[in-house]
Amino acid sequence: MAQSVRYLGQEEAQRIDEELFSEYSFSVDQLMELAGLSCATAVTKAYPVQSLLKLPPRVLVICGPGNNGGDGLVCARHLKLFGYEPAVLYPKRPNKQLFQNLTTQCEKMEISFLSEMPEADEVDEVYNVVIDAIFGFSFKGAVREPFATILSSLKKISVPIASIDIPSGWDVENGASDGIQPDLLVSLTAPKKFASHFQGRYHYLGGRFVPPALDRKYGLNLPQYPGTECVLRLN
Ligand SMILES: NC(=O)C1=CN([C@@H]2O[C@H](COP(=O)(O)OP(=O)(O)OC[C@H]3O[C@@H](n4cnc5c(N)ncnc54)[C@H](OP(=O)(O)O)[C@@H]3O)[C@@H](O)[C@H]2O)[C@@H](O)CC1
Ligand SMILES: [K+]
Repeated sequence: MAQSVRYLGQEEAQRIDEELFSEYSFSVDQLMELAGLSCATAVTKAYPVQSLLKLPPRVLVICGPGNNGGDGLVCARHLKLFGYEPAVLYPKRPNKQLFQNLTTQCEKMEISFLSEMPEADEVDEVYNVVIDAIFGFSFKGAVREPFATILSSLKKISVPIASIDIPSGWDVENGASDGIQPDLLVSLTAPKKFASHFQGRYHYLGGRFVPPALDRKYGLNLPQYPGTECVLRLN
């Protein structure tokens, strides 16, 4: 029987990420584009635009200050191309060309940017899904503002949350029993250890860019993606 995909510790996930850039010569933009595309694809599979009850098919995308937030911006752009109406909340924007470019691309795609987090009941009224692109595998410690307030709002909403790579605020290895409870998780490259605590309906693997030698070196046991798919449903 094939061994199942291995769940990674925090430092190991960061090491693999660094190796992809150093040893394997990928650029951040390249991997972020594939990561964000995977997330948008998983969202379309779990919540097809035709199945949404609230029209227009609005989706709220909340982006954090690191690369997880960058994945969120890419995801928003692809969701727009797939027929959704994303609105982005991007409260802490790093002063780096990459993120400025991704922001401009979203603006040029006529994606709106919100100036503040809507109230929980407004989120439930207006949006079909919330994309959580706040923190990824570099999250550590107690959540700082403005994200603490945003995450406590996300605990009150009833629309489904789709988390990119990690449910934001969860410990990357131990999870968080009192944290947000996403309905969809897209694990990028490989799931992290917290994923054994994930109880949502959909767990997808995305980020179909891992060279075979890296898979072997870290014993990832990545499953075969079907055909040309950029995501694979794990459960
Ligand atoms: N190989 C792959 O699979 C690929 C992975 N990719 C993606 O990259 C993600 C990892 O990105 P990353 O390393 O930039 O870190 P990430 O987690 O987004 O955020 C760090 C930021 O959060 C902040 N922050 C931290 N703790 C905090 C706290 N307690 N409270 C408040 N803020 C806190 C910290 O801020 P600072 O400490 O600077 O204030 C820093 O700016 C990964 O999960 C995946 O989504 C793809 O893009 C490409 C291929
Ligand atoms: K996240």
